[in-house]
Amino acid sequence: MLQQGSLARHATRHPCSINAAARRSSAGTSRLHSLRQAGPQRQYSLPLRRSPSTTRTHVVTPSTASETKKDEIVGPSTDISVIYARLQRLVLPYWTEEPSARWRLAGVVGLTLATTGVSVVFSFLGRDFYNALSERDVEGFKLMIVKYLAGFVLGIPVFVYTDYLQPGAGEGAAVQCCRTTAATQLKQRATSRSQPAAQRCVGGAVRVWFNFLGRDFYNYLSDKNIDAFNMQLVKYLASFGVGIPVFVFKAYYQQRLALEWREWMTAHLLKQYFADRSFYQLQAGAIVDNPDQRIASDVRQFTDAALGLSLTILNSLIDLVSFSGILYSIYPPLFAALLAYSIGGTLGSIALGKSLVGLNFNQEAVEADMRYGLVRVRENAESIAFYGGQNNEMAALMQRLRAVVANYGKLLIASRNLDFFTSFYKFLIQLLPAAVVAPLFFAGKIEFGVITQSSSAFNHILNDVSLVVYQFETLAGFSAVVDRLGEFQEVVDDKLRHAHPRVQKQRAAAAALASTVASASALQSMDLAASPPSEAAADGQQQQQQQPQLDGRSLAAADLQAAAAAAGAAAAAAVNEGVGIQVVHVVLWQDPSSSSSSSRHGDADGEVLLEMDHVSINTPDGGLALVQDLSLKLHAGVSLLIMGPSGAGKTSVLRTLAGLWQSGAGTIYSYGLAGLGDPGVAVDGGSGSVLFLPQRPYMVLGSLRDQLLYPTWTQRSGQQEGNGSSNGSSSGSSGSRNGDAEGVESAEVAAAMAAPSRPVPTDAELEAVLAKVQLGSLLQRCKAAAAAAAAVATPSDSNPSHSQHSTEQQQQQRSSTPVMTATSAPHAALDPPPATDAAAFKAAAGSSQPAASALDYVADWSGMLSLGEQQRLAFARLLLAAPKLALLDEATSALDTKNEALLYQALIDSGSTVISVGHRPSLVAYHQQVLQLGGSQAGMPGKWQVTPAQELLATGAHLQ
Ligand SMILES: Nc1ncnc2c1ncn2[C@@H]1O[C@H](COP(=O)(O)OP(=O)(O)OP(=O)(O)O)[C@@H](O)[C@H]1O
Repeated sequence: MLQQGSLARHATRHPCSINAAARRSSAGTSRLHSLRQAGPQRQYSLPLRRSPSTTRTHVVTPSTASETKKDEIVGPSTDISVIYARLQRLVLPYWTEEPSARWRLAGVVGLTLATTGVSVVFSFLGRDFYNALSERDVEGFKLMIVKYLAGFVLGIPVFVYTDYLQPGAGEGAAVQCCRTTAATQLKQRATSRSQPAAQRCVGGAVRVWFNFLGRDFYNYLSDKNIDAFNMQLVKYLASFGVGIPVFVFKAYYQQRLALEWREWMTAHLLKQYFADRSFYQLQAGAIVDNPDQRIASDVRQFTDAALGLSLTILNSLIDLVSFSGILYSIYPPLFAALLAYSIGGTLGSIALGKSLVGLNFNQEAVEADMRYGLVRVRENAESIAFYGGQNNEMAALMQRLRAVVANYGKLLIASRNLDFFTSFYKFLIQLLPAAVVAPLFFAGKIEFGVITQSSSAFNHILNDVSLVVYQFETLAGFSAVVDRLGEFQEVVDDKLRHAHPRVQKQRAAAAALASTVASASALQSMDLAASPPSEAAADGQQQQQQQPQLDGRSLAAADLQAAAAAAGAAAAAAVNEGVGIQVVHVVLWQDPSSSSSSSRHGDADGEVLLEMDHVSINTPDGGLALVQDLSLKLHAGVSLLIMGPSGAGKTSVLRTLAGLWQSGAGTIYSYGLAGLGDPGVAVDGGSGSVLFLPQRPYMVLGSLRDQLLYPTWTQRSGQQEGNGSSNGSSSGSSGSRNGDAEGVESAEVAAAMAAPSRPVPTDAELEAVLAKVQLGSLLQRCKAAAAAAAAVATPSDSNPSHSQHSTEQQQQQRSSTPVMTATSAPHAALDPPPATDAAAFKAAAGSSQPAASALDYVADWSGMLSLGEQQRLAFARLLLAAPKLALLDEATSALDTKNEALLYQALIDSGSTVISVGHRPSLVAYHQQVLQLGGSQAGMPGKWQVTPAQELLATGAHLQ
């Protein structure tokens, strides 16, 4: 941009320099275009570097003044001159900058001209063919058949190659050729080509009716019977009047039905995708590619094609029944020829086109990868820009583009080869029936109209029995979509997922790891049992104690190995059966006579919330054993901090508590925490709820209010539905997550443990919580931005004086807003939102006036707020929800220690018990216990230790 600005100034002084430069380039127009559009970085090295503002300097030279004006228009426009200018900018670069493209274009234009020539040749061939037929000129007729066949051999490659080089064109040309042929041949119009759309689309009875109409029409024509012919014309027109609405409505209702089906199916898949947190399992295990694209794009293709194909099959069946009789009654050998021809055609197209199925499948996948790559750039624009990673992104996207192009290239070749076959197949149909029936006509046994009728009936039946030939590409695409959607449906189904090869592979690795860990652990525990107490050694009993014992029996080395192997096999079997870490919800007995509102489970140290009993955590792919044999109790009000080196498995402990990971062994007992193992169960903020705060908070799309209420109140209605259908959530006291009737049980557990839904917080409460997390100023920013947005969107904007006023007002509002000052975080500044935001804001506020509450301001929160602000907003969420247990994963990592202290204190005051993950020593002060994980980095994978926080603080050990 700097360079562009510099050049622009330079050019203003010396306009000729641009032209000179452009003349020097090999493709002058394109270079000039580049100068104006993209900046000249690639072509010029410029001595001056300007401030960014100079980049806005615009060059106006006499020759480019009008284009410059168009260039200034940014955004949607319906101005024809602007659209034309844009069209030029879009079209010209490729054709001017790529010399080979021009050659290829010349080739396609040549082929397109050739197709017209071929069409003209066919039209004359057709004329002579039917003339020879009607004049009963047998020799001439035979010669015409030979000429026709030679025409096909020469002409079809032209159509196919036009189609290959410019998809769609050849097909269009071929169709045009047939139409032209038909148009110039009065007699040939009697064939199926004469009434193609109507006859193929309307109902069976109408099609038969048209067939007979056509026969009489051409009979009267050839008999030169004017009155009867006119009458027939009228009948034809009347029939069109009735028939056309039939096929128009049929097309409309078919598409409508496909749309409704798509809506239902998408909703159904979405439900499965979110049930049992399948969306997470698919992502974490990389089980299938692009699930989002399968839901959004494949479903649409599936419903359209499934309905289209089934109706085509139905049509074909009706046609088959209707016209078989006609054809058979005309000439049975014609019927036999048709059957032989269609069976041969079907087999041929299957043989030639079978590779299309796989290629279509791949095409869907690579196209989806390409789209996903672009979406990722949009989502991570800032990070990529900071890294300066645009070249890497470009390279990665180019690689994806190459995959798209390479596969599509193969697809084009495969369909080109199939096209050769199907084109011959289709074109021969023009001759076959006439050629077979001609001997009867020459012998005077049938009238001319019967030839046209038989041709029409032949075409109908052939269309029906040649479905595979005609629709092969559609069928191949459809099979690919069925494959992708079917696979998706299997993996979102909790009961079928295990059969997927990728899941099985992961499970095998997990089983192997579990077996190794269990054997090692069995050996270790037996070693421990065998190791001598120090006093015993002192007493000289070492020799005796060294013999390992189990249940009082002495064990030989072989026994040890066998016991370890058995433990390993049991662990592997458990993994294979899908039994991993189990979350058991202990339903607490409520004493009816007790005045206490909730039942509790306690011991000498107070109320117990959860207990981890010999829990070992492995990564889902079986690659790592992160935690071994962890046992601990969490008491209410006794918060736990998990520390350890990076990669030790701290977050994995939270994942396990949230039920996202089950790979490993052991049991987690939950006493009154409905959300443990599945936080979704208690999203309505009941006292049994668990809320998780990740390091990068999830900002939902919507208003500031939506951010604060998520997920506790915003999903209440969905939650009830989810509880009923969720079969992967927590289960009853005796069951595990993996039990059979989990859906019902989880609903019961949720109902038993979660407190009644709390009322939605008022505006005052929401504002108070924002103030508590030091985000009070955000409200003011939202209010100012909302007012500015409303001003921008008012219709009186067309009044320049008003606009001027509005702009001043916005500036005033901005400057009066504290956060907009230079001293406050500039990255978080709220610019006046675009009109679309203003409209969204108005919609949210339900009024054309700025809303009384800035809470309804809608913005892209994750793009607008700094990470620290997002973390504070997430804490506000947490304070409102006041869950019984809060799981925080480095949730204050972007905050200064003052803000961190403030937020933790507010959380503790709200009564929540906390399990935090973090590296900062300052966190120890807000917790009572510290779980330290060894981690493989420290050479202690799986090892752990629980220490009272006081002890660490007293010794300062946490600072090391
Ligand atoms: N879905 C997954 N599949 C396989 N391995 C995983 C998966 N997610 C994480 N891991 C691995 O598990 C190990 C523990 O990850 P975890 O996120 O729990 O570490 P952590 O202690 O929280 O690290 P940090 O402090 O760096 O955030 C890491 O080695 C990580 O690579």
